[in-house]
Amino acid sequence: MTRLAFIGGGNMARSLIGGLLKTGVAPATVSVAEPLAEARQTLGREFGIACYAENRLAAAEAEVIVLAVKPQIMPAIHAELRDTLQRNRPLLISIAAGVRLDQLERWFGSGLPIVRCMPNTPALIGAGATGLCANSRVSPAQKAQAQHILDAAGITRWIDDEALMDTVTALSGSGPAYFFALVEALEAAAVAQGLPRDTARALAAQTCLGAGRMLVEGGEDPALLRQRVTSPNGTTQAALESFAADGLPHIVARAVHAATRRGAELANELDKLS
Ligand SMILES: NC(=O)C1=CN([C@@H]2O[C@H](COP(=O)(O)OP(=O)(O)OC[C@H]3O[C@@H](n4cnc5c(N)ncnc54)[C@H](O)[C@@H]3O)[C@@H](O)[C@H]2O)C=CC1
Ligand SMILES: O=C(O)[C@@H]1CCC=N1
Repeated sequence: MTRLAFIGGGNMARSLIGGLLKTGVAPATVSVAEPLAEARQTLGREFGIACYAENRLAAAEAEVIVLAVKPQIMPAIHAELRDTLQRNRPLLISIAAGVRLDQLERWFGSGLPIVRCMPNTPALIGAGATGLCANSRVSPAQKAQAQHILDAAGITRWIDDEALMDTVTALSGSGPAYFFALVEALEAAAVAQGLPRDTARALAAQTCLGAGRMLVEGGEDPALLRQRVTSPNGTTQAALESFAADGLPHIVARAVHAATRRGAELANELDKLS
């Protein structure tokens, strides 16, 4: 069984570890490094995996290492891990937003097989969406290993052009927050018209789930699904005309552009730090 280590035991690591264990991966093959004692205790209790305060200890025996720390932490951990990585030459998988393959190669040592990926928080319930991109050192078997880890959390798509990873981040990495914001806005609008908050929340959230399931399970074009809801001269048409008048596609395009640009900025900021 492949030995797997997570560096950083926060939200995303927890989501990915939970998904993997559900697929039958043995807890004894997974370790995590996490500086916060309380988080270590929770991870150990919840998953029965080995938890370490020191990155080097968690990484020592691993064939695959998942870097699950905030982008700004990356330059700080390379000094601790570089020797171990150069000696063992594991597959390195980074989930950090913005951080480029060439930066990871520079920090952790050239010649390492590295996969940069971008999962999202629905990974916690097995409904994640992940884009992955590999450097030229990653073998077909290692690609399959990386895909197996992320498949446990939902769907995966390989992205050949790394420049598009910031777009993936802006689309599906940050994307859950856009849908939560829409549900918040729908709820607020309905409450303003007098609907009780819990009723508004339940109806808005279930509508989000229902629309999502129709998209994923039916596989039909969203435009077609939209048209089926929209009776000529009915209520939906009134709402969609209001969205169009307010420039919804433009608003969304600007938001995705802002997130994409922020991904590139994060990487540039790290270049200045390291
Ligand atoms: N939250 C999200 O929706 C997504 C986040 N990401 C990426 O995943 C990465 C982790 O994000 P989250 O899990 O949300 O953050 P988080 O803050 O929940 O987890 C990061 C963990 O790293 C630990 N840590 C801090 N310094 C450390 C060090 N020197 N060595 C080892 N561990 C250390 C922290 O104590 C924390 O538990 C980020 O790079 C983020 O860009 C990727 C996809 C989605
Ligand atoms: O907001 C962020 O930077 C991270 C990356 C994608 C989702 N959360």
